[in-house]
Amino acid sequence: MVNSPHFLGYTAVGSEYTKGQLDMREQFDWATPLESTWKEDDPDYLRLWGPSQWPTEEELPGFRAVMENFLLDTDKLAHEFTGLVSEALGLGPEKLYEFFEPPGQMQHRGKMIKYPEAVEGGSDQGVGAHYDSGFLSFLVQVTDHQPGLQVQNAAGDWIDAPRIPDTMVINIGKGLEFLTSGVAIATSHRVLSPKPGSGTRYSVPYFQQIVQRVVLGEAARTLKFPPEILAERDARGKPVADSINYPEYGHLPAGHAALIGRNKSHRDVGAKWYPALFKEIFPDGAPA
Ligand SMILES: O=C(O)CCC(=O)C(=O)O
Ligand SMILES: [Fe+2]
Repeated sequence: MVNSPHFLGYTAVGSEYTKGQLDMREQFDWATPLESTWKEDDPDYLRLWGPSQWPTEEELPGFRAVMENFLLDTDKLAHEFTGLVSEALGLGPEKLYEFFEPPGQMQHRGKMIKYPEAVEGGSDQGVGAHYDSGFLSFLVQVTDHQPGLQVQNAAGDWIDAPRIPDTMVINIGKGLEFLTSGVAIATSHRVLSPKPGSGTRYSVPYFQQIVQRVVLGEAARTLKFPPEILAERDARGKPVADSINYPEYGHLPAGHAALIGRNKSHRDVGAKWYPALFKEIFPDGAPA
């Protein structure tokens, strides 16, 4: 991944951070096909979208086609689902589509993740408590009989989200929460490493992205929800959550908020490709 300004590629175990703590997972990040249109004078965050890195056909025959088709298929599902969310929130079926570029002009992301067993007495942070950055995430839990994924309920309790065969877990991202002024609450979630001796866990999330140039906290004011939807939101109150990421959606373009998140998670990549932003985030250097 360190070779990619788009944060796409392979990450070894123990080099990614959530809330300042190391995650214990190995992963391959890839995205729907898109050439980078970023130029020197453009804002940095437009550089987040660009081509994936692939092993050669000789090394892994057919891998690229399978991976790209999986994301493109899941993206169709996510796109339809977005229309249903828009309708369910009383906005009409088309409204939320205003926050997407036309197909082929934006990029959605995926990850193939391997969580090794925890070592006795070691860290069990597969990935720490966080929100996903975008709109909706669709997650395939590959491994059977392997707990790990947990979501936080409104009271702040961590609840297991075990694998149910032939289903995907759908998480709400922080972008959708900002855009809906908290009507849709982002899912605070984490993964605990498999217990020693219980085997490796695999999962494959798809992350639906949003337009990069829009400040979601401002765009939110243009969405008119029916009063009964707002009343439900207000009656529900503010949930308790351990996750803290992406407060920047309130005042920065969505792409910038996403880029800050990537810099915090993958510091080696951030320091190499976005040195000025990296220094803003970590003025005294990245803490160990
Ligand atoms: O592995 C999982 O089940 C969840 C992964 C996740 O939350 C993420 O990568 O954002
Ligand atoms: Fe996540």
